[in-house]
Amino acid sequence: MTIAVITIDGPSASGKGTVAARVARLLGFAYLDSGALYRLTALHAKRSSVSWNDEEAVAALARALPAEFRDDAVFLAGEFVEAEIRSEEIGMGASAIAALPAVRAALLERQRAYRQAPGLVTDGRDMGSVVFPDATLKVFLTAGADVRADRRYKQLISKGDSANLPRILQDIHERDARDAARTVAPLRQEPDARLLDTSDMTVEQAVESVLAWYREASASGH
Ligand SMILES: Nc1ncnc2c1ncn2[C@@H]1O[C@H](COP(=O)(O)OP(=O)(O)O)[C@@H](O)[C@H]1O
Ligand SMILES: Nc1ccn([C@H]2C[C@H](O)[C@@H](COP(=O)(O)OP(=O)(O)O)O2)c(=O)n1
Repeated sequence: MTIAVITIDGPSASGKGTVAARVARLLGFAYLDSGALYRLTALHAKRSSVSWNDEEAVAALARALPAEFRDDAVFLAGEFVEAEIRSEEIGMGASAIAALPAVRAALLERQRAYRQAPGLVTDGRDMGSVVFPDATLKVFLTAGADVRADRRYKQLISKGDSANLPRILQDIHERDARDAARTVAPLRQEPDARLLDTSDMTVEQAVESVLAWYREASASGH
């Protein structure tokens, strides 16, 4: 029997990570935040003075990325870097290096290795289309750009960070455009992914929808 995988792809700040982590906890599955791998690679490049445009050099860093997920937090070479990788600057860097095919190839097998019994919930941009094409359930989770900017703004403020709403909205538009326009693994709803627009939903309602779809998909023998 293949190991269950639920993929949750979608645009920035739609709530993918929040929903994916809760679904994973409720099902007792592992959780992979694939965006964190791209963010860690961007941070690693910045710290190593490697340009985000230098495809071969960034791919080499990605292949040997000293990344670790521990207790819901992210470490780079043993250093706690959760706050650094969540900045909008590193988000833009992650989006830039994610457009480089050699970087995506370098991270592919590392992502697949997270598929372990009893199951995996993962979020990103291409988890259903490229990394786990045979996933049990594929969700495309989205929300309007204004709603997403507002969510990211509140998230940053609640962590005590400074945040500028118009700037966040502009970043979201830029990142959406770049993630959707790239030639490798562009962000889009695949025909076999179920659409979950959370613009008018609470986190609990979004989580319930995913769980109900997962029960349906499991019952149909996928
Ligand atoms: N209905 C909802 N579904 C998911 N997240 C929501 C919802 N409403 C508000 N949020 C909030 O949106 C913020 C961004 O969510 P996050 O999981 O970081 O998004 P993403 O992983 O897509 O970038 C979080 O603070 C989350 O609690
Ligand atoms: N599977 C993935 C995950 C992220 N990326 C890229 C594209 C995104 O702009 C960056 C950051 O992803 P992340 O999911 O952390 O970003 P958000 O939290 O949605 O703002 O990485 C990707 O190309 N493929």
